Amino acid sequence: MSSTGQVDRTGYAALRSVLRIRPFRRLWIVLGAASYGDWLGLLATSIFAADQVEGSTAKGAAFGTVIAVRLLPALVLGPLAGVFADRFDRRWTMVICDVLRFLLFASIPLVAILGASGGVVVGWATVATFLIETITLLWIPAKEAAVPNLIPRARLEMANQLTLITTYGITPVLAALSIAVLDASVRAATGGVVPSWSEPAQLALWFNALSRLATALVVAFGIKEISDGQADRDARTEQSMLRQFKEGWRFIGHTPLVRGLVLGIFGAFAGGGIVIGTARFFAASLGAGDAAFYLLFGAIFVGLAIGIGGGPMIVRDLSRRRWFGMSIVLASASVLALAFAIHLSMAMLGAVLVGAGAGMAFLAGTTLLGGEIADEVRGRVFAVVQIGTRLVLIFAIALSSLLVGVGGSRELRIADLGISISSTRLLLLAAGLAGIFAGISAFGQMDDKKGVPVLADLWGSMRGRPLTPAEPFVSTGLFVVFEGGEGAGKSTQVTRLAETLGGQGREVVTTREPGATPVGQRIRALVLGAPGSDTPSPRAEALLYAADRAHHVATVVRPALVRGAVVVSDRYVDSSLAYQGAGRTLPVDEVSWLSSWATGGLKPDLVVLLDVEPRVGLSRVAARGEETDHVEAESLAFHERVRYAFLDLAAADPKRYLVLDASRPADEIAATVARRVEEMLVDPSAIVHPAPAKQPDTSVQPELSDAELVTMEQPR
Ligand SMILES: Nc1ncnc2c1ncn2[C@@H]1O[C@H](COP(=O)(O)OP(=O)(O)O)[C@@H](O)[C@H]1O
Ligand SMILES: Cc1cn([C@H]2C[C@H](O)[C@@H](COP(=O)(O)OP(=O)(O)O)O2)c(=O)[nH]c1=O
Repeated sequence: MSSTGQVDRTGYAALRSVLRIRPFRRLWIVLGAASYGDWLGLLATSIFAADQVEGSTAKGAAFGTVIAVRLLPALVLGPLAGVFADRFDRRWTMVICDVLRFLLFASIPLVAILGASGGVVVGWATVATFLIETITLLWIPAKEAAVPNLIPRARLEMANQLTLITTYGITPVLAALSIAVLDASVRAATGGVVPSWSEPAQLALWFNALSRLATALVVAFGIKEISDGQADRDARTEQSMLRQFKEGWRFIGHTPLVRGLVLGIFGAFAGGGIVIGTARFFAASLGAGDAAFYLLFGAIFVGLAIGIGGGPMIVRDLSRRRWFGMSIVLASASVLALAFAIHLSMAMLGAVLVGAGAGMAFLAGTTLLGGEIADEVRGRVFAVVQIGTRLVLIFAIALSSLLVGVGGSRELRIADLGISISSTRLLLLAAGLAGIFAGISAFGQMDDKKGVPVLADLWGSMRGRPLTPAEPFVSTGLFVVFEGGEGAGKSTQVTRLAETLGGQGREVVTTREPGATPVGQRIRALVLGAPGSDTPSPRAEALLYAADRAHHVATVVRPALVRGAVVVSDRYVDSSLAYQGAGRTLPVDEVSWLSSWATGGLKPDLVVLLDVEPRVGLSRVAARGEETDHVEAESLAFHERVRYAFLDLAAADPKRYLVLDASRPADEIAATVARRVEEMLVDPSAIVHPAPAKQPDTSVQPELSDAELVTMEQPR
């Protein structure tokens, strides 16, 4: 288990070690700026195009078309562009691409300034966007291939997380916020009469253009290392990207885990895309203006940043497969909730959650793809995911904004109820439902902890004590445990019950804790020495009882239950909860977790609690005249805490407990117990064996020393 402190320290050290690598640091900074520009540009081109035409349908179509144009090149040219990018020097490929993108971005507002008509402006914006996207497809593989050459393998994941947070978390938020601020301040400064060159959308496009120029310059003159490590360029040209791309798809199609992952990631992004695509009309349906749209847009990406950056710290050791499915359900349920939002603040919260879910799904998915896919195919699968998420996101934005544009002006009024349903909300509703379905089925397909309750698992992981499945076994027998304080009469009753059942010809295994096995005998000698002998500390004592229990269950109890025997044990888990927990005042939940781990989740079918006043019990023990052990020698208060712990446990689960007054005659007690057990044995198949299990999940993170990290700086 990792404490929060450890997680933070390793995370921070990893971050520093990645940023210490100069070429990567430069690339990251410049890519961040470029990504900020791109998001500004994406928002700007869409709004820009929509501003050029009148009417909600036309606006929706214009908004959608510009975005849709972004997905066409990837669909058609994706694989071929990869081949191109692999053939030439990566640094110069990046530089030339960025110079071209600079020119194209700048041309969009330029055409408007030159006084072209609305239609021409939209037309050119569309063509330019198409060209930009095509160039981007050449640029991405060059960049992706360059990054691994800049940093050591062990730091790749951290680098990816950093890049993800920057591209999908930080820069989009900044972009949305700055365009909202820009919009407000330009309008305030000009008193509403905005000269066309200073329209926020146009300013954003100019910035986008300049950020690309800056990237080109930095890559050309500041990160010469990108040209290195490409010595085997000739060898790579032999394997076409088209073939690589195809192989990637075939692998995805044939591997269920990967298929589920990829579909899940796409699904989450589709949900996010629909929210973005409908956001404008959704904002309008909330009675809020354009600023609300930017806020919603920003909220999604704040959520993404929270999910990617903070998700792992929150869920800690939760199974990544489960986290993945849960995240998709979270994102989809939030989309669903958006459909019912009646106020902007509700919508903002929903949007943050949509982003958080999508971000966590993306991170969990990426981690799983990295960890569970063989090295030889990993690159291609990542490529498919990357191009795929782009396509899905853009497609979802375009399609939903188009649909909403068409239906946005229509409102369905439900007779006198005063409820109006817009197409926006219906779309969100449908998307949410579909997403929840996808998330649950992805969860089911790849669940690695079947049988562990989902919410308990999540809660346990968040608190740092993750659960794992019960050890699989089928009990055909009956597990009866006697619990109670000292001298309650447990040994007496165990013997009586065994005699009764044995007399009926049943196989009975009587046993006890601690000390039923040879190993247990040695443990018993350690924990139950005479008072004054070397006694173990409370935690050591708890571990010793758990150790005895683990061995006892594995070698005696479980095999007997599998055979179909009735197992009657003098003490079990509850004794640890009562003595080590309540008695020694160790945290009861921790002791419980320890015992559950030891037993693999095995719970008794029936616990007979012989309740006795400590004074009475202890006097019976004393009457036996044997030497007292150090537990018996504990204070009366100790034994009282133990007694009430037993009673509390019984009260919490009354069906599984038979609480009897141990001061009654032994015969009476024996008869009551025998009746209850015989009832259960009449129809053994009707016995519902309880069995959830808990186990720790240790994830060891190897840490490099600072000295090792420094040497990773490439000497130049
Ligand atoms: N119901 C009872 N009433 C009175 N004395 C009892 C009863 N059951 C057991 N005893 C006596 O109390 C003492 C402790 O009983 P034992 O079965 O060894 O308890 P435990 O195993 O719970 O310590 C024994 O001397 C036993 O004969
Ligand atoms: C099984 C178990 C026993 N104990 C203690 C309670 C008892 O004092 C002691 C041994 O129990 P037991 O053999 O039942 O002694 P007695 O018959 O005298 O009651 O071990 C724990 O503290 N934790 C445990 O988990």
